[in-house]
Amino acid sequence: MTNEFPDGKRWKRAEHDVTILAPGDVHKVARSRSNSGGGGGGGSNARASQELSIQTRIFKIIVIGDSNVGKTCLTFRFTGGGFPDRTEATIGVDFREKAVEIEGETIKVQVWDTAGQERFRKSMVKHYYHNVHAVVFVYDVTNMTSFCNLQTWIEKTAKLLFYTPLTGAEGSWFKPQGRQNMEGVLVVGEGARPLLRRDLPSPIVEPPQDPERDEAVKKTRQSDPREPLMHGTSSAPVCFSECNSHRVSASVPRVLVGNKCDLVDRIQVPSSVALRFADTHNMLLFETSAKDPKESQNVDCIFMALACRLKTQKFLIYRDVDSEDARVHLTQNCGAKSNCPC
Ligand SMILES: Nc1nc2c(ncn2[C@@H]2O[C@H](COP(=O)(O)OP(=O)(O)OP(=O)(O)O)[C@@H](O)[C@H]2O)c(=O)[nH]1
Repeated sequence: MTNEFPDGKRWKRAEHDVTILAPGDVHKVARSRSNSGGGGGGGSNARASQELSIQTRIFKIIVIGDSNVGKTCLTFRFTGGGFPDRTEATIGVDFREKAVEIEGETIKVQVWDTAGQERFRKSMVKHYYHNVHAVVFVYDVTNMTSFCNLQTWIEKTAKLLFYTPLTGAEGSWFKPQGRQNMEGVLVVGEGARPLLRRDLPSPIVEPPQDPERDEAVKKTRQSDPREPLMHGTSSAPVCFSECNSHRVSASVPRVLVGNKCDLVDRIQVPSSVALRFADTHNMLLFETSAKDPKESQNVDCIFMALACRLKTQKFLIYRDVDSEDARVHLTQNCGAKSNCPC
């Protein structure tokens, strides 16, 4: 049996990981169909509609980490704005998306919330990494084990995704501060200033690994002590081990998120340790709380910083989200056979 679903459409946690859940999107497809099939004056409208949809870029961000660290709650907070009353362990993957507007461009940010429990990850895991544009690693600041396990998560990810460390020269991270417009679209304004991470006692002592890099970091910190850390060395092309011919010509930004900062009395992972770890792995560090409404903008910033970073990568293709051709076909036995079209 084959599960078929339009790529880029909303789907939901399901026994076999794949279900369609998007009446609005179905409507869009139907409208697009009737436009293209309609005669007379519908033609130019259809073209305009198609051009509009073709220009919608989709950024796929995958969220990874131990079970119970709050991945689902973080994605809820970003896409739905609230903190769920109760959550269940994610099975397979949950998919949520949100339209955001960055510098005049509307972008769909797809957030793929993966299962932390190994038994719920199943063989679908490789497909989570299909065309991933960015990765969010989450740990629980009140749970040292979840922090220690990050190394394993990073290694697991690296097996599926050969990422590119970002170079400082490639362009810096945007510092967006979201504000909701009437349609609920997050608008990123200029001169905005999010709290990307907590202030740390300075100076932060780092091992002298690379004098050139250390100098660059020093300069960055001097110019703005709150500037998130971001540096790396190479810019090798990205590829996926399950299909080396995938053309994902993007560097894949990754960020580290320490969640549950509202539980101040129970914090086990010091910020300085987390920052050192993030730095070692060329990641930005965000410390936040999916639960605390005051931190909601911080949660937005995690995804918006990534989206803004991705937006600078012009080579990310435009996707015709309304087109049926944009469908992906998965079978229940996905681990056995790749559906890679190339
Ligand atoms: N205090 C506090 N609790 C949180 C926060 N985020 C999540 N939680 C709680 O942590 C528990 C797990 O949250 P989930 O979002 O389901 O965790 P998950 O990482 O998605 O777990 P898996 O689906 O098993 O991988 C739930 O009881 C949440 O209410 C937070 O910021 N603060």
